[in-house]
Amino acid sequence: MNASVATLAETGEAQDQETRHQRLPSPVALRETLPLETGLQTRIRQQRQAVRAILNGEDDRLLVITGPCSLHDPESALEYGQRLAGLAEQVSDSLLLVMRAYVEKPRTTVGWKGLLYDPHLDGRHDLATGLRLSRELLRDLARLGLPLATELLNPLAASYLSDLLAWAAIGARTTESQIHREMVSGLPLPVGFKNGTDGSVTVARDAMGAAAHGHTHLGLDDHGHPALVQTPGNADTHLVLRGGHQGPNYQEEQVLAARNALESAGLNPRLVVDCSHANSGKDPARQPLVLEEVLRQRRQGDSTVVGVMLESHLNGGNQPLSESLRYGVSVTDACLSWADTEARLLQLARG
Ligand SMILES: O=C[C@H](O)[C@H](O)COP(=O)(O)O
Ligand SMILES: C=C(OP(=O)(O)O)C(=O)O
Repeated sequence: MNASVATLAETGEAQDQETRHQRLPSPVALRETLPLETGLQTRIRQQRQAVRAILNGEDDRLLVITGPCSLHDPESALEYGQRLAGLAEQVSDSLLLVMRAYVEKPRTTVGWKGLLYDPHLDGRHDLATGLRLSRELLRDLARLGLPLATELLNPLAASYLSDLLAWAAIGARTTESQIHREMVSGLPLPVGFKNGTDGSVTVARDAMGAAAHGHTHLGLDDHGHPALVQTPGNADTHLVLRGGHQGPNYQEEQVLAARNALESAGLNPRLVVDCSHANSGKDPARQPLVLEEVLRQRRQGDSTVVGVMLESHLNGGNQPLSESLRYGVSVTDACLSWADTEARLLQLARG
């Protein structure tokens, strides 16, 4: 018995505390409250197709997934979205801009878990409001005409949001999870598996192979009832290189090694490079350097990297959660400012 278990047992605390449950609306109920108009459903299907075309090498534009590390404030998220939607039109000949709209955050240990779980940012965990606010915000962003990207962290949360997405990520901490691979096998959208936090590309390669298969698994139906779920398999997955504990993994030889590993497993060799996280050492000033290297590889004719991810907000840097938050500044990882992001993307579009 380890020390903390012994302490809980000795004090009797473990026996006194009970796990509590509070009912939430089902995915169907929330979708009925916040429905998608037919025109928007059609547009999202087209956006998924546009992302697929890049990932399959049929469109040589660069896929750029950019936006805050996490959305914590609808007002600043919408302002970012409006600016990005304007820029997306200007650069659409060479770049497909997708907004990072992350409402769930995986944590290394503990920390704020995202708008969906704690929308008031105060530890009250008003999940009912978080689900509604997240769906409403993502729908408002989608109505700007932007394709949306998010990390799907809790498979139960995915059914509340997945109809709004053009692309989803499975994070470095969950790529190895069978539950996440099963979920992806049932999603009708392109999904990127991050390499593991230790830098392992193998877990993402295995995840792609597993998600391509149909699965039968235990889950919930859209009404929230326990269900035997049978999935068709998802052929539209790819690798996202995000660096690892040993450092970055976006250099030419690492991209080539990843490509070979994917090709020899019969999987899509085209991949996305996350310019943030362990590829930037979480220093936003390093994201443009990663972007530069990706461009260099593309300019010399290597078409392996077809997309990039940037963490970017209205204002640069980040801030701890407090009662007096600065507007448009990340409360999780540090971001590039909008001004820097816009300048880099315009430069990219000029070639
Ligand atoms: O993108 C955000 C973070 O890198 C990720 O959620 C882990 O954060 P943490 O290490 O601060 O918990
Ligand atoms: C947590 C994230 O990334 P990763 O899974 O690569 O750490 C993220 O993109 O927010």
